[in-house]
Amino acid sequence: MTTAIIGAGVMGETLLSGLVRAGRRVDQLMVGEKRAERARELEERYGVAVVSNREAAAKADTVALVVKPQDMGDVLDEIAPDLRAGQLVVSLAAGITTAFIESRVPEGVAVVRVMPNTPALVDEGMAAISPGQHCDEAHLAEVESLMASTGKVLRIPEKQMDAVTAISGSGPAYIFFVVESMIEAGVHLGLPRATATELVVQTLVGSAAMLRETGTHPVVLREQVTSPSGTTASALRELEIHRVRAAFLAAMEAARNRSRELAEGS
Ligand SMILES: NC(=O)C1=CN([C@@H]2O[C@H](COP(=O)(O)OP(=O)(O)OC[C@H]3O[C@@H](n4cnc5c(N)ncnc54)[C@H](O)[C@@H]3O)[C@@H](O)[C@H]2O)C=CC1
Ligand SMILES: O=C(O)[C@@H]1CCC=N1
Repeated sequence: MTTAIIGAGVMGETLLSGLVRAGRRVDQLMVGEKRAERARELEERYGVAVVSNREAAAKADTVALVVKPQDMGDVLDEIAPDLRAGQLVVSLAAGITTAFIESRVPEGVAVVRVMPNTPALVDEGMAAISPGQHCDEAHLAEVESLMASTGKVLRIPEKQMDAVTAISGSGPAYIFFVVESMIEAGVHLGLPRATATELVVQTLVGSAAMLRETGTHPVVLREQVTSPSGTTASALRELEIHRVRAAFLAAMEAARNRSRELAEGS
């Protein structure tokens, strides 16, 4: 089975590198990438063939589209003449619906929509997948195995995709923002930057491992840290005063709404 990746920016390379790490033969992979310099970089780094989008579409069994949502219409118009029934098109773009893609590809081409995230780079990705109209179990299983090479995969109804994009797709950025804020706070409190960074990163990794390994509700885990009249209670009161919980809700609503706008081409 040959897989083509069209659009090899941050997410395209994340997918490519994951497939290579998972043992996919490089001669069964190919890349379509508009920027010549970037194309050369990927050829050198992975030994992968960089071809035109049309050649990629014509030769691959599975075509993964990893361009910006605003570029999807043009790319689909370009490759549609080379696609044929029986092929699988996988879109990783935010907002773009399977119906939009199906309306631009030949009949009989199966479409699957995926929302991945960047921790896939370290095989800790979270990907959600939704089938299009002409997609069967074998197509979904193929995409599941494609994405499982870099982390967890969840099947979801497509109507949940905008919310998923807001939570796990964009999610790593919120976490990095929190980490960055805590490191800055540590420096403000007088810690050397390297010390603050080590403390915050390990605290994040340890907390994530507790969530995953114990399955305990985050409220219970938070209460275990919060001693009566202690330091944590003082800090949490400030987070509530500064409406951090409300800010997270508003932020994720904004991301969900932006995903809906991208579906409309803006
Ligand atoms: N970066 C992330 O964390 C995530 C990104 N995505 C989705 O992945 C897609 C790509 O996002 P990024 O990788 O962040 O963007 P990016 O800008 O890093 O990558 C896009 C790549 O597509 C290439 N490209 C543009 N037009 C092309 C064309 N006509 N033919 C071939 N290549 C073309 C660009 O040169 C660039 O290398 C977007 O649709 C985004 O919604 C989804 C989940 C997470
Ligand atoms: O910011 C974006 O639009 C993309 C989709 C989810 C994460 N990055």
